[in-house]
Amino acid sequence: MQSNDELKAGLPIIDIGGLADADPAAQRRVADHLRAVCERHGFFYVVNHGVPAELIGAAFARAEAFFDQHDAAKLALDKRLSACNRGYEPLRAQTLEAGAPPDLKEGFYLGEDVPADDPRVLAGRFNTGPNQWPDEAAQPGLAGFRDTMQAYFAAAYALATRITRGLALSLDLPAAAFDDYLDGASATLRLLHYPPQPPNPAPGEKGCGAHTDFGGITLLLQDDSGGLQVRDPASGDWIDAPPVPGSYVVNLGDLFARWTNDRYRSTLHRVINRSGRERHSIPFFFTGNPDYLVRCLPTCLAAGAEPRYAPVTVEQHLRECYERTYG
Ligand SMILES: O=C(O)CCC(=O)C(=O)O
Ligand SMILES: [Fe+2]
Repeated sequence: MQSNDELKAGLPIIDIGGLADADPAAQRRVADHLRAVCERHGFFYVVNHGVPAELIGAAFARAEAFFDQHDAAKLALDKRLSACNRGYEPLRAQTLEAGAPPDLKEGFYLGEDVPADDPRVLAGRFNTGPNQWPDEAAQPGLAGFRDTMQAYFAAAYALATRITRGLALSLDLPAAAFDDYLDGASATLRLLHYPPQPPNPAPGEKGCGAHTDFGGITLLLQDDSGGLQVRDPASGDWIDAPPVPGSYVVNLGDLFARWTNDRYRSTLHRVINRSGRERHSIPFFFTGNPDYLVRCLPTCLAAGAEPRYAPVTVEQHLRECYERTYG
């Protein structure tokens, strides 16, 4: 368990190389570290994650080129044209913090590219369908956008799967305990662009209002601007989560808190871009198989205690979260 001083100095950095090690003792060491951090606040950096730096650099470069386009090109891919939450979201379209002004960010959402005639799409499965892709010929920096994003999505998906297995171990469950949740898991890649915080912001105006994430785990890439803050559940203080080269910031979402009966935390976080520059970030939200029934895990309930939450499918949980923040 971390001390308060360690927490004030920043979020912990976990070397997750051991999760890819065949030696169970190496996996166990990472799992022990994960447990301590997830019981405390569920926010940590990971290093030794195995995603190539060149792929991450290529994804950032294409994301920047995407946002550099004229509004008309971006709005041609408006997320409202998609039945499955894919595409462009203009500045101030989302309000993540209830009661605060809308977020000073624009975004682009993509996921597994599922053709419109796929049985899952025809059955109306949540968040499942075709992506909207930009015209790569429209801007030199956009060449390779689709291939790059698909390669990055696959790499992030594999990493999220590995970390989720590590979380099973951390909860004293077999590594395979979450296989039904991982099988056919849905995930969303989100490219974000934050203009600099204006000199005279409206009261409470931020890049991204205080919120918890909805799903299982989030893998966040941020550029070197800074601005991400995490609320320490014990003290209520906002802790800076500055960029750490070569790392991801990983956090647990509400689904994980619910699954673990709040033994593991889904913690509030926000972004205020005070760098004076454009900020870019790339969160990857891993949500799990939409049909999976999330019910209190056996190692998260004291003898004789009742679970705090009723069982819910992943899909139902996510629908409720989206309705809350988009109205
Ligand atoms: O841009 C960031 O650093 C954080 C974004 C975030 O928290 C989110 O999209 O849920
Ligand atoms: Fe978030």
